[in-house]
Amino acid sequence: MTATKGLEGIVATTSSISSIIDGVLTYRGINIDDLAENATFEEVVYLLWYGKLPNRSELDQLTKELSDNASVPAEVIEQIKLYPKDVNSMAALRTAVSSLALYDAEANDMTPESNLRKAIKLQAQLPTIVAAFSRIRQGQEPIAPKSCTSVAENFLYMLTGKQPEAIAIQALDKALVLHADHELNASTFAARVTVATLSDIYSGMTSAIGALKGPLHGGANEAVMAMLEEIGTADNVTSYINDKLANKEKIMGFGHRVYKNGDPRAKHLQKMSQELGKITGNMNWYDMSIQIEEIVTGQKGLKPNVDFYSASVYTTLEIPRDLFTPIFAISRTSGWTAHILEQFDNNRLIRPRAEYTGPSHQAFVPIEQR
Ligand SMILES: CC(=O)SCCNC(=O)CCNC(=O)[C@H](O)C(C)(C)COP(=O)(O)OP(=O)(O)OC[C@H]1O[C@@H](n2cnc3c(N)ncnc32)[C@H](O)[C@@H]1OP(=O)(O)O
Ligand SMILES: O=C([O-])CC(=O)C(=O)O
Repeated sequence: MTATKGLEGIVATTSSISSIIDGVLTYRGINIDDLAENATFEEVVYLLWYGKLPNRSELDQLTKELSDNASVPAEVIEQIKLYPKDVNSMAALRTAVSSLALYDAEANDMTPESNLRKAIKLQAQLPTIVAAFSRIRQGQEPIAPKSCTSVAENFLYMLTGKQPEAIAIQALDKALVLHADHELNASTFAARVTVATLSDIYSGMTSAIGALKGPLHGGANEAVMAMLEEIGTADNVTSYINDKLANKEKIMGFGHRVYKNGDPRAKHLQKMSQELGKITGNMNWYDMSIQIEEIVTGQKGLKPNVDFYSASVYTTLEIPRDLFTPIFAISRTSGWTAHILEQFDNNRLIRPRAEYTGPSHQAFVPIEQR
């Protein structure tokens, strides 16, 4: 038995949800470029769960279901109020999502109908949790979700208490479309491994959020912004990046396990970053990002991934840096739950093997002789 480090190139399951073939990403066979330009996040959620684009009444029904289910149990909000104010935002989200299960009477009901209902609840409640957490740690009261609005609009409204501008809603909506699913990425795999033991959907989601938190995965978007802030201005980019590369440090937001010729989502986020920079009159983050891309791609051949330009997009939307990865989780909940439902539908325990590299034929030494 020979191990493949990081399971690179190993095909671990079949799935009909999203594909990456020759560098082209599709959700249910529809190219991400078409979805980014034309679909709303709610249409994508429907597509991922039900395998087809919704007609008008199906879309209205899903939008209604998502806003009808957006309230979070009061007990969970009370618990968030007890979290330390400086707690990591993904740790807070992971804990809050895990505790949702305690207040859902059907948490352990494994019927397909119940699991779909819980997928709707989770998709609806995550934005409410992230917005409530953000307000509570600033000493503000959480804001109740509005009815019959999109996830993007509702989230921005619950975050600030103000009606968001149309341009902000559109930008966030497109970002949510672009992050919704991505084949067997680490967090989706974690979710599938967890539920393949026939554990419940909340356990799968908790595993997924824990996996997304890391800076080699979803946590990279926050790390990109930390880097941009550390660099400060475009004048400092060249020396900063050259030093990092000379020290063999990774540049966050570059490289990908599957895409070797570029992530198809990055160009949409780059365009949005540029447009939002122009609208707000602050091109600093975009200009720095473009310079970084030139150096990293020029020297290392590494291209930006989905996390790179999303950092400047969210910052231009005035979203706090440590909410970037929770926003990724809000979007990816659609993909995680679609994969969890697919796993339940045709389940087999996921249990690979390990190539043993430890000592062999060791004698047991009694404790007195050690
Ligand atoms: C939503 C997402 O999860 S997208 C990915 C988000 N993560 C990041 O942006 C973090 C930065 N990027 C990385 O760490 C990697 O590119 C990963 C983890 C995304 C994919 O990596 P892998 O396929 O496992 O490649 P691995 O980490 O083994 O790197 C291969 C080589 O490329 C180099 N490399 C890969 N990414 C980078 C980077 N961002 N900056 C500098 N060098 C890099 C590695 O140092 C390594 O070099 P070596 O062979 O000289 O040791
Ligand atoms: O697929 C991956 O390895 C990471 C990624 O880009 C994603 O999850 O969106």
